[in-house]
Amino acid sequence: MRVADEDPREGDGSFDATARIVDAGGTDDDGTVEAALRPRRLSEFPGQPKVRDQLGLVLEAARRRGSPPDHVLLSGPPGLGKTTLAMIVAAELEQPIRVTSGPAIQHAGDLASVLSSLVEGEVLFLDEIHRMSRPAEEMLYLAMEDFRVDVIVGKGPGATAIPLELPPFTVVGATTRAGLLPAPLRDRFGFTGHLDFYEVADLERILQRSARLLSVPADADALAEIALRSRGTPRVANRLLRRVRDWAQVHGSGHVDLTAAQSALSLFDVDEVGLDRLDRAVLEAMCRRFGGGPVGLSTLAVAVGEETDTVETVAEPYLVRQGYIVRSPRGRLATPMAWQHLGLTPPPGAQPPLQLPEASDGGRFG
Ligand SMILES: Nc1ncnc2c1ncn2[C@@H]1O[C@H](COP(=O)(O)OP(=O)(O)OP(=O)(O)O)[C@@H](O)[C@H]1O
Repeated sequence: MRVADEDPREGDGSFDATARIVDAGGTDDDGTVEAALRPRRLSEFPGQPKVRDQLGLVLEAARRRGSPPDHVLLSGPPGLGKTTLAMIVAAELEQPIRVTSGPAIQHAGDLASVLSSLVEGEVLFLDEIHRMSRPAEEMLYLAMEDFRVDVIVGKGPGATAIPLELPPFTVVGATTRAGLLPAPLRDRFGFTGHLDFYEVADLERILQRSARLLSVPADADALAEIALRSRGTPRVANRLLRRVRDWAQVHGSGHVDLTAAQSALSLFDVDEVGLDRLDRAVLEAMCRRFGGGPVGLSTLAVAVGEETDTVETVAEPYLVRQGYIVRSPRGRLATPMAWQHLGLTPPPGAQPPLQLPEASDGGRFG
């Protein structure tokens, strides 16, 4: 697929948020396709009605005042549209966007050079903002509040801080772990939007649009099946659509129908309720190896051979949301639903404790 713009995370960091898809055929590199499938305006963004309405209001008010809006923090599990919304913020404000991420900013100097080159009104997108170094965080919240950074010149006792005024700009921070952000940084964001898993109907709309952009002929019941089995996540839905399209091209006429959807999803280990290999591995480990829990996160991660962070930010939020596991201060517990899904009988007395308030940033319980 050829697009007028590339995913900024793969380029030099600058990006024209108003650019459009120019050609929906051709190559099929996942990153490029993902970028091309992003909605470009708030009005094209299905799902997340609350965040969309709130953000729409904040942006419209700023536009009418003719000044940059408050800084925006977007949190939620991967693939739900945080980057997409950051691009939309810039497009709605008709401002350029600069893209960087927490892991890329390890020194305050890295941040100072980004900040000092911002132009007035620019949007600075900081992905994985919870992974920035502490000195950079401190510099950031001064910059967010006072539009100023102190550039340190020299070393040791002779070092001096030279204040550098910055033009007003808007930070859009994205995080899968809002709980890890220090309070002073969190407090600098005037608007926080928490993205939740999507309703199936919204995923269907997303898939209909994606099929159209990819020129994939598809039946409504096939798209509904993919939507149902996409873990409430647009990125997963779009990826599954591409695998179903592959199946239809190799085994059929290229037309995506229900048979193609069901066959491809089963080939790629997506079960009838949409759980994937990692989800099932987590449930299997909890029920078969740890008797349903409680089990600590790191023990669970070792048991399934994954990074703790992957289990915590990718698998767990959806399993908790769907009611397969619950978190407790003593660890994770499998619910009767998990046992049932695996075709196992829960041990007597395996009643889940009361569900604690959801912490999909995953930061609260070890
Ligand atoms: N509301 C939406 N409508 C249509 N497509 C969407 C929507 N949200 C996300 N997508 C699609 O899903 C893909 C992933 O979205 P995005 O990169 O914005 O997620 P993210 O939350 O930033 O993920 P990560 O935390 O991994 O960076 C996008 O490329 C886009 O194609």
